[in-house]
Amino acid sequence: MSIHTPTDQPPDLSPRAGAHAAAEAALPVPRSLTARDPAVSPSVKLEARHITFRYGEIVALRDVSLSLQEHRVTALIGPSGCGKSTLLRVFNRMYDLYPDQHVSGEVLLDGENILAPSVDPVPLRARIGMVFQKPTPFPMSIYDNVAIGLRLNEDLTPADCEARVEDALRQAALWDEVKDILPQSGLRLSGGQQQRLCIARTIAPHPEVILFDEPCSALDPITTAKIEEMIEELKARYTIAIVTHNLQQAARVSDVTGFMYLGELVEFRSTGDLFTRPRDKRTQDYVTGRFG
Ligand SMILES: Nc1ncnc2c1ncn2[C@@H]1O[C@H](COP(=O)(O)OP(=O)(O)OP(=O)(O)O)[C@@H](O)[C@H]1O
Repeated sequence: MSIHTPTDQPPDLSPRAGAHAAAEAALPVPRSLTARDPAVSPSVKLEARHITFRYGEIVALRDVSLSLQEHRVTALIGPSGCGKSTLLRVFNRMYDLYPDQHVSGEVLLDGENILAPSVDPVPLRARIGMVFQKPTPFPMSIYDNVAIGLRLNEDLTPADCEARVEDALRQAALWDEVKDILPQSGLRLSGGQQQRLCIARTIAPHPEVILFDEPCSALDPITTAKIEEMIEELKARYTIAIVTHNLQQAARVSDVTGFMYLGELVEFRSTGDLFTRPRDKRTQDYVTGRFG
């Protein structure tokens, strides 16, 4: 199978993209953005090549190749069990924690194969952050929930740490709701606030890629809308992949969509084209609600 790159996607020169660039100009520029103008030249940030993945004897991914573009949101859709979450887990080497899980192929992050045994997965997971389906706040204060990753990976002064925590909570659209209760336990927040807290925790170490695994499936429509709006804002700074069962959500938030079926990547194209002009019958059946 060839590497899927959504070359049929026109460059995003819309007013929306311009607004992102303007919004970004008001924010501190993270290291990864200094070389390119994201509104003009999206480029490949992460490239999966011929990924096959096994849980023991079960083959969950078969020869999957695709690329994530910088400052674009890539959605992965497909029926339950088709391998969407597994692919995200490969991208930040979550499988490393389990002895019977095996991968072959390569994942290139800025050209470097991050599946190589020589790559330390701990700093890698700060570069490729993951937000899970269920909010997973730690039993500690709101402040510490965000600061914990910074303390593990960086040697910051207390003032710098405070600034980073505030910046992360602002990006996660949570600052105004928690700024006066930072010492309070994160477990006392509502489900939607907990999910935004987990997003802030993921953002704080300045990742380059953020993986969202069904981030809204446990949330009400208003909180879901907040998180979708946030993802739209975050893409000015990060490369984003999102797994979702909600086809409307994929259509709303993503620029590129991959349809997966039985461990294979069937189709990978600009979101507009995949939903309105699917090439494969299975994609067409899925996006028109005939199965899944
Ligand atoms: N820990 C595991 N041990 C064994 N098999 C697993 C494990 N996790 C997932 N699988 C299997 O791997 C395949 C892919 O699962 P995965 O969770 O990636 O699919 P998915 O598309 O994300 O599904 P869903 O939409 O239901 O979350 C499925 O057949 C699943 O049963």
